[in-house]
Amino acid sequence: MVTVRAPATSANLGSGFDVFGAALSQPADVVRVEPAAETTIEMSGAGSEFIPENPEKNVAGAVAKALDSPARIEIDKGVRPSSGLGSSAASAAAVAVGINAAYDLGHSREELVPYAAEGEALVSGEAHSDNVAPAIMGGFTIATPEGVTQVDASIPLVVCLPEIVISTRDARRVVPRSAPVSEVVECVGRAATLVAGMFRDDPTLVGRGMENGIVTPARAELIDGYADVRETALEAGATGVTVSGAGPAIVAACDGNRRKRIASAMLDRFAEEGIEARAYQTQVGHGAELF
Ligand SMILES: Nc1ncnc2c1ncn2[C@@H]1O[C@H](COP(=O)(O)OP(=O)(O)OP(=O)(O)O)[C@@H](O)[C@H]1O
Ligand SMILES: N[C@@H](CCO)C(=O)O
Repeated sequence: MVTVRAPATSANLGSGFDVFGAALSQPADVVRVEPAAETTIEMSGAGSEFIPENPEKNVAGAVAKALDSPARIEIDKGVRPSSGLGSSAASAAAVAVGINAAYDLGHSREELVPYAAEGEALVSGEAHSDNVAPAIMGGFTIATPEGVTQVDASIPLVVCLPEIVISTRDARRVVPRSAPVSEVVECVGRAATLVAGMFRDDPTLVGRGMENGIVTPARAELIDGYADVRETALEAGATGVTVSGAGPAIVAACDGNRRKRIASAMLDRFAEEGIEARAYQTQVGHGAELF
């Protein structure tokens, strides 16, 4: 069997809704794949009791079908589902990379992105690539219909995951269908600043680019305590804070020596709201790795 470790990812990063994404150094899914006459899936790990093993309802089955390569698939979840950390994308990415290797299909990492996005289409209704692109290619990615632009980066991040469940499908329903030109101009400026920050590996520029006045306010309404936790993270030294993916995870950019202080402050603030949470002191990291 082929073994693949595929990372959690944080999509949108504020100003890049459905376009930007970053691979995280932790947590991750570990997936084993081997060719078979028909696709079977065995789940274990974080939240696996809520994930169907039916290939018609699991992103792994959708990816195997898209690649026309049935396989025996074992998924050990390290990324909790409905977290805003690309749980579905981690599995989809791992299966795409694993099947590509097991069947020796010869696809490049970028060529695997649309196949993995078929998994996202199954669970969220749209084949958005902003989680699967960084999960497969690593680093920071800009996913557009023309393809994916990728750059390695090591921006330190803190991800705080409250015990709240928000499905991507539900979170996409609250996204505004239009926005004033002034908001769009503001968003373009923030997005350009974030991209410059990623290419320069500059946490201050990245943080400045994480603001978004169009999508984030609607998503923040779904996360109890978001505004207070965001303010607390900024006071503890974060350079920028926003909703990770569709939430409820909250992601903060910072200088590396601030992670522990920011993580502790965010957890304490959620605790004041009576909400249990966990925090990952992480950074922008590598994509799927074959073992
Ligand atoms: N292999 C899988 N791993 C995780 N979730 C899966 C998988 N297959 C199907 N699902 C379903 O996908 C949903 C989780 O995906 P969802 O997009 O809602 O959360 P997420 O991927 O953690 O968040 P986000 O996409 O915002 O980062 C759950 O309903 C889960 O049952
Ligand atoms: N761009 C997607 C990412 C989901 O992780 C959304 O926000 O719905």
